[in-house]
Amino acid sequence: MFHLLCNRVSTTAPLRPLYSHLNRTQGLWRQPRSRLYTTQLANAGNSSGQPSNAAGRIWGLAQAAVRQSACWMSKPPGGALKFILGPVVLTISARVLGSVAYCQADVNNNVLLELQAKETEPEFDWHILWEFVKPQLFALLGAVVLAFGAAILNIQIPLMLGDLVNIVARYMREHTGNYMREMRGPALKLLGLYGLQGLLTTGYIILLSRVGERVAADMRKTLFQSLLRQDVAFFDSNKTGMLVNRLTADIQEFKSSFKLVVSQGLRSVTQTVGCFVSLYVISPKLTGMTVVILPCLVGAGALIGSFLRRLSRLAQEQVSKATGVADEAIGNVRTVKAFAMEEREMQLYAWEVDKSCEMNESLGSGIAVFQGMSNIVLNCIVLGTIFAGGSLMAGDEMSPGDLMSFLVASQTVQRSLASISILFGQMVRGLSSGARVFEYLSLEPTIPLSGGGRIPYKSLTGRVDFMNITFSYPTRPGQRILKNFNLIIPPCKTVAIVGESGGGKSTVASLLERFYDPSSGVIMLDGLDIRTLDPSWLRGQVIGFINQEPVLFGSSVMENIRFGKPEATDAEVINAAKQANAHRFITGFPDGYNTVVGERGVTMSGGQKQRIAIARALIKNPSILVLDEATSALDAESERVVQEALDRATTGRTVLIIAHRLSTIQRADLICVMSNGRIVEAGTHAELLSKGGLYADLIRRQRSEGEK
Ligand SMILES: Nc1ncnc2c1ncn2[C@@H]1O[C@H](COP(=O)(O)OP(=O)(O)OP(=O)(O)O)[C@@H](O)[C@H]1O
Repeated sequence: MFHLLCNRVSTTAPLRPLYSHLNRTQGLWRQPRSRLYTTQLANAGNSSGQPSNAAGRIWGLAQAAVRQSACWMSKPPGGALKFILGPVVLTISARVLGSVAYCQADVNNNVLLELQAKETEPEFDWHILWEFVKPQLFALLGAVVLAFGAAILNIQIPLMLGDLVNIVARYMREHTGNYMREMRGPALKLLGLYGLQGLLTTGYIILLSRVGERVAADMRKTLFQSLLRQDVAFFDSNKTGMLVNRLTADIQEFKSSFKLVVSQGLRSVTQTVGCFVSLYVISPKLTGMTVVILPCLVGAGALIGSFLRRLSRLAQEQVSKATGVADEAIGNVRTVKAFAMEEREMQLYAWEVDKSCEMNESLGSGIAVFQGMSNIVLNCIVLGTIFAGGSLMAGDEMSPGDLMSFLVASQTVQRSLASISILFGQMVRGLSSGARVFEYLSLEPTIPLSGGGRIPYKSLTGRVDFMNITFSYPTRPGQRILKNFNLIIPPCKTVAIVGESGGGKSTVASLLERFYDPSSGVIMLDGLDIRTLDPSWLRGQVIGFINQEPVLFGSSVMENIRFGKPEATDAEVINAAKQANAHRFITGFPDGYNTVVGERGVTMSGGQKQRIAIARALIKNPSILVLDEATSALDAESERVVQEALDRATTGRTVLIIAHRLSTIQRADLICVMSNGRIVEAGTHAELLSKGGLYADLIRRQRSEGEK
């Protein structure tokens, strides 16, 4: 049995190719199911006994890693990739984007049978935190110094209070001297101490809150940038709600913990140590008693506190559940209304809210009992200290001032120890929130957003070649969508792809946009592999994309069209709207181009949204236009107007049309029929009709459906 161990696969050369492949197929490892689940790899062992594409690739890379493994057999595994090679089991420890993955091969050594993935918490990376804290280092150091100073002053307070009490006690005993004059000095000193401590506290809180806010703001900006840089495959396998939660709740939690731990942590530790020294100096005997009792009480308090925190977490989770129900119902209010499900949604929400109310009530009762008990215990400690201290005083081992100092200092120690135990829980929560945020900060997209790739100098003719493309979606690596797909789109010609639903037509468009990269094969643009081109330039300037359900942003019509070319003048926007047959209806609105379209364009009709989307695509004057069922959601009249706009838009451009309604593509220069991930027929409308094959069949079926 070999144990090939490495904790950080990304930094270990032999496993790097394996890691980057797993990274690319991350959806496979991170499906949102239970924490421990089994996924049968579709097609894992095919009929010929060969491993499937994805499984085989992981297998090959793992074997390559095994061959090079001799020099890095160390460190205990956090998890393992497990391969059974007949009698031999290979275990490769691999942290795969926060998941630990297990793969098994059968006894024939070459087929991956199943894959198990167990979600693990991502680890907190201190280096990343340092990068955020570095720009705020001076403010942070300032805060630390001030907080430390405030804590040191706090240690002085019990001692000075004791001095005052000693003066009072002496005066009461002897009734000699000038009471006011004796008191004035120490009282003023104490007042000064209070004032200075207040100033230091104000200073460190201001500095720390500035550091916390700036670190959190930087983290938010960087995380948002990092998320938007990710490729489409990433969003296929990560829920929007969860990602937004990282931007909001997780960063908020991290910020609060950071501020609390730095300020209170430092203060509490300094005060605990300082006050313990004071206690010992005042009375070693009493301190001995305290040392025995205090830890027991603080321990019991920490235990009950952790139980209450768990309850509080559960109650918070329940509140988020209720919010989730409300969020979904309000977000999909049209669907809820269309199915008359308002009552059911109300009940669902009421049920979740009642549950959270119950939990919060229990939590409230728990906190009340805890606080009541704490009060009793703390008062008993005071009583006990006075009791024991009094007997020491009777034996002249202690002065009244010492007893006072002891009481105040021991209370400070209790408070500090209690806050350390609470802070520890807070720190754990903060670290796990931070780790969840950092996890996505260091994630590199497989397809970079921009840079690296080049931008050709010459203007494009717009010829596109799909050469031998094979493709599976990263979330379903076992299902091959395109198989040896070949297609040439000549410059300034219109090519239409038709075929059965789910046959892979939209996938072809996604590959051209480079939302995904093919598993094998090349897509060429004017003879250049699109993987060598700058993706930002490709999507932003070369390809215009219009799909079935265009999504608009909740701003004005003008801004929505300008989204296609941010530097466009008003005249350019209006011109694009005219080309898209949108100018007339836009100027018909009371606010014209300043009309706000509502969230996701909800105040526009389907045809209007589509024409704004066409204007948005046309304003960048793309060489290639991709129309993915652009008119299929429209009624006949809207379709006529949109089609007219599209006919105008497509002139002089290379156009790829993906169509359901065959009536819209009959004038295309080439029509390709797709089945099972490849093109099975190609020709003009007339040629394909006369051939009497699949296309003729589709036309016949659509005509007969239209007549029904
Ligand atoms: N993001 C994705 N992740 C995983 N599988 C996907 C994804 N998008 C599409 N698929 C799958 O890929 C296959 C082809 O989908 P595609 O959308 O390309 O088909 P289509 O021919 O355009 O279908 P339709 O005509 O119904 O729009 C389908 O089986 C679909 O379930």
